[in-house]
Amino acid sequence: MQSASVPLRHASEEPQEFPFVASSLQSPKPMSRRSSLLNSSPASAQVLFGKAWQGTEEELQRKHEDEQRAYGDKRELLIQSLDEASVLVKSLATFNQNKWTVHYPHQLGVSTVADAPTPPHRAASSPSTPNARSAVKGARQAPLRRSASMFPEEAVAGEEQESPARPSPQRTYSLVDSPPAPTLSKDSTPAHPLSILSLDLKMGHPSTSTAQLPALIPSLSLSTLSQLLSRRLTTSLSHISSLRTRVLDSSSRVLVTGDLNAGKSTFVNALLRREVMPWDQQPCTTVFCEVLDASLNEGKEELHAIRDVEKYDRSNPETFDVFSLEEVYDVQDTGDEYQIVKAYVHDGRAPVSEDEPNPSFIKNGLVDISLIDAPGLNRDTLSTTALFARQSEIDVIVFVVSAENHFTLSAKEFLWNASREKAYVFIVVNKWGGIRDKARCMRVVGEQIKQLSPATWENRAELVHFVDAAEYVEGPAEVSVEEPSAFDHLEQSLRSFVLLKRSKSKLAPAKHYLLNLLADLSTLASANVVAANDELSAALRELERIRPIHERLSAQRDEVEEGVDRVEETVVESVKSAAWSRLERALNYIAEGKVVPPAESTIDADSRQVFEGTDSFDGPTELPPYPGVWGIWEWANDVKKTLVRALEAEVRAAEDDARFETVDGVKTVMNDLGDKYLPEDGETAGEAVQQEQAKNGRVFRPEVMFAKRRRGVGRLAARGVSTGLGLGSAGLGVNWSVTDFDVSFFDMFDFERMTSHGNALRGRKEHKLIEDDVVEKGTLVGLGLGSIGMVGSRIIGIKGTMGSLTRIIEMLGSKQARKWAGPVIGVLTVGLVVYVIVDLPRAIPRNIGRKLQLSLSPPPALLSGSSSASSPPVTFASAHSDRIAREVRKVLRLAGWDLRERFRAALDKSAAERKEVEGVVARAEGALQFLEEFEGKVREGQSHVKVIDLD
Ligand SMILES: Nc1nc2c(ncn2[C@@H]2O[C@H](COP(=O)(O)OP(=O)(O)OP(=O)(O)O)[C@@H](O)[C@H]2O)c(=O)[nH]1
Repeated sequence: MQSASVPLRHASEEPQEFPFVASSLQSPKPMSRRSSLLNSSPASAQVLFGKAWQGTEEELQRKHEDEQRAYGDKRELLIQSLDEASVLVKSLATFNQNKWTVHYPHQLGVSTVADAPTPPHRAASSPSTPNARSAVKGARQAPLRRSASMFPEEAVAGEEQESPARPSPQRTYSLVDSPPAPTLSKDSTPAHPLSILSLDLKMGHPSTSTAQLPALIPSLSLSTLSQLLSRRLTTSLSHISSLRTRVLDSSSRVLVTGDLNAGKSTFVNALLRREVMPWDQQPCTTVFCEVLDASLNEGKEELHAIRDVEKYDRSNPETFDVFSLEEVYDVQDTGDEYQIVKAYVHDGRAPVSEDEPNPSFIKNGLVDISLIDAPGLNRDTLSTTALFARQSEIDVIVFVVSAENHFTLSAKEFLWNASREKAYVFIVVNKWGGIRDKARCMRVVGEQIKQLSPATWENRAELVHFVDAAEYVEGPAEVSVEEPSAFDHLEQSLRSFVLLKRSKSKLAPAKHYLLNLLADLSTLASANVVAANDELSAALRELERIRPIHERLSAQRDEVEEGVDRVEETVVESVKSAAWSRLERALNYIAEGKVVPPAESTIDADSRQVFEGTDSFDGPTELPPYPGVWGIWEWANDVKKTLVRALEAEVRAAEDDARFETVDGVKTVMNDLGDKYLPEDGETAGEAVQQEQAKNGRVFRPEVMFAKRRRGVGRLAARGVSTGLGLGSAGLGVNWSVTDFDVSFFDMFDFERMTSHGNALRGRKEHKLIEDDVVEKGTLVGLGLGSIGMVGSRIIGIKGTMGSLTRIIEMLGSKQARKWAGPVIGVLTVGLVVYVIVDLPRAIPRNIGRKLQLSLSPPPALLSGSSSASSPPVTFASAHSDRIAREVRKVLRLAGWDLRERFRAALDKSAAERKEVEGVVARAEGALQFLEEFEGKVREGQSHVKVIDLD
C-alpha cells in the first residue's frame, strides 16, 4: 500500500491543518506497510494537533489521562448533586403533603430587564404589603427553559443540552390565588413559570392546546395545583433516579457510518486490531452490527442476530439467533431478516493499565465503548442510518469517507443533518495512503467538511483524521510511545472525544436538568416565602383583632353573671314593691268603701295594646248608684261585686306594670348587656340573644305571663290569696269567690263608726275568731276565711247592739231618767233609725270594703302565731306581689340564661378562632423557616452543579 506523493509546495500551503498530514507530506515516496506506519506517525504533538496543541507527546498523554480523571470527578459530583436534589424534592413533597400547601406561582408576563419599570422586590422584605403577591420575584433568576413537551426534562436531555445559557429575562410572578395585576403584564401570553415542575395540565383535557395551559392555572384551586405539583415532584424524583443510572452507566455507543466501501468495517477491525467485521471490495455490510466486549456475554465470543431489538434479552435465547464470529458473512447475507447483530468479541489488546500505552479501545476501564458498523450510505439506507444516528444512546458518530472518492451526495446529506443534531462528527478520511495529491485531496475534503459541519472543522485537529485503516487491522508491529502513529492518535482522540461526548450525552442532560430543577425549586421557594409572609401577616392582623376580643370576653365572664343577676334583682324588687304598693293602696280604698281611681294606673290605654292576647279587664270606675232603701239588699250585693272587681282590676294593673318592667328588663339584658358584652358579629347583640332564645325554643312573649291566673278570672281575690299565701289548693278557700260573699243585715249599718267600743270589740272578736279558726285548722287563713269574717261580723253586731241597749237600760235606774226615758228613747230611736237609713249609702260600701280588707289582709297580730318570726306577715298585697315577682324572675332568669349561653358560645367561638389563627401563624412561621432553609439549600445545590464544567 502506498501513500501518494505530495509536492512539498503543498506542505507549506497546508502544513498544520490536519494532524497527521504533515508526516505524509514529508514522506511522499511509496512505503512498505511498516515504513508507512512509521512515517504516518506524527513527528510531534504540534503536528498531530495542528494549531490546537503546543505541548509534547508526554503532555498529550497526560492530557488524555487528565481528561479521563476529570470525567470521573465530574461524574462523581453530578451523582452527589443528583442525590442532593433528590433530598430537596422529597423534602418539598413531604412539606407540601404534610405541613403547608405549596402555592404554585403564576407567571403574569415576561418583560426584559430594560423595560421593566421597577425591579420586583423580594416580597419577604415587605411582608405586610397587601399587594406583595403580585410582585413576587425577580431577584432570583427565573427558570429559563420552556418546553412544549409534556416532559420538559426530555427536551432538556436532548437538544437543549448543547445550548448555551440564554440571558435571563426578568419575569414577574403572582400566586394563583391573587388577582392578576394588569400593569405588570408585559405580554399577553402567559408562560409557564416553571420548567421541570410546570404542571401537566393537559391530563384529562386532551383538547386543550399547550399554549392555553398557563392561562388555566389561575382558574385552578390551590389544593388542585398543589396536588398536581406533588405529582410533578414524584415524576421528577423518578427522572432523577433514571438520570443517576444514566450517569453511572459506563457504556458508550459509537456509530461508524459512511459511504459504501469507504472502509467502515475495516476501520472497526482496525480499532479491534483483529478482523471481525466482514470486508470486501463490493458492498457487504447489510445489517447494523454492534461490536461489544465479550465480557458482557460471559466471555463468550459469538454473534447474536436480533430480529426485534426492543425484545432483545441476552439471557433469553429466544430473542436472538446465535452464530459464531466466523459466520458473520453469512449473517450479513441474510438481508432484512435481522434488525441488528451484536458481536461479542475479545479485543486484541489488553485493557487500560500503567504499562499499556495503547490499550483496548472497546474496554479501557473507564468507558465500555461499543462500535456499531453500519451499512454503507446510499439512497436506500440513508434514512435508516440517519434514524439510527439520532438515537440518544449514540454518543459519537464516526464518519468514514474514502479519500479516493470524497463525499458522495448521500454522505453530504447525512453529514449535514448529523451535524445539525450532534454538532460534532468524528471524521476519518480513509485509504489515505493511496492518494497521490494529498494536499489537493486534503484541501477538497477540508472545504467539504467546513461546509457540511463547521463545528467539526473548527476542531479539525482532534476530529478529522487521515489514515489507512487497513494497515492497523493486524495491529502495528511495534508501538512507540515517543512517536505514536497517526492511527494511535486517532484512537486517543476518538477516546477523548467519546469521553467528551459522554459528558455531553450522559452528564450534560443531568446537569441541565438539575439546573432547571433547582431553578424551579428556587422559584417555588421564593413564591412560597411570599405566600407564607402574606399568610403570616394576614394571620397576625387577624390575631391582633381576635386576641383582645377573646381576652375581654374571658375577663368579662364574671361581669356578665353579675350584670344579669343585678338586672334580675333590680327589676324583681321594683316590680314587687310597685305591685305591693298598688295593692295596699287599693285595699285602703276598698276598706273605705271606695273604688280605686283608674287614673292611678301607670299604664295608659295605648300601652296596653302592646300585650296582645291579654284580657282586657277595665275595673269599675264608681260604685253602682244607690237605689233607695227598698233596693238596698240588691245594691249591697252590687257594691260588694264592684269592690271585688275593682280589686281584681288593680291586680291586673299590677301584672301589666310588671309585664312592662319585665319587657324593659329583658331588653336591658338582651340589648344593653348584650351590646356591652357580646362581640359584634354582624348582628346586634339583641338579635344574637333572640337567636339563642329561638334556638332554645324560647321566645319571650309578655302576654303569656300570668296566664295561669287568667284561668280563674272572677275568682281573682281568692285564688290570689290562696296562691299567694302558699297554702296549696286543697280545701284552702280556693272556692271562695265573689259569689260566695254574702251580704248580711249588719253590713247595712256602720256600727263601727257609731261606737268606737263596738268597733274595737268587733275587731278583737273578729280577730279572735280568725285566730281560733287558724288554730283549729292549723293554717294561717283557714277555709272560708271570708265567711268566718262575715259570720264574726254578724255576731259582733248583735252582741254590740244588745250591750248598748243594756247599758242604756241600766242608766234608766234613776227616777228622773225613767221619767224621760220613754220620750228620749223614742226620739233617739227615731233619730237613730233616721240616721241609719240616711247613712246607709255610705255605710254599706264601707262595711263591705272593710270586710274585704280584713279577710284579705289580716292585721299582723292575727298572723303572728302562724308566721315564722323571721318572715314578714303574708298579706293579700304581699302574696300577689310575691307571685308577680316570681313570674318576672322566671322570665328574666331565662333571658339571662340565654345571654349567658350566647356569651359562653361567643367566648368558645373566640377561643376557637384564636386557636385556629394561632395555628395559622405557627404554620406560616414554620413554613417560612422551612422555605428559607430550603432556599439556602437550593442555592447551595445550584452552586454545586454550576461548578461542574462540561464544556
Ligand atoms: N488501500 C486501502 N484499502 C482499504 C482501506 N480500508 C478499506 N480498504 C478496502 O476497501 C474495501 C471496502 O472495505 P470495507 O471495509 O468492506 O468497506 P465498508 O465501508 O465496510 O463497505 P460496506 O460496509 O460494504 O459499504 C475493501 O476491499 C478494503 O480492503 C485502507 O485503509 N486502504
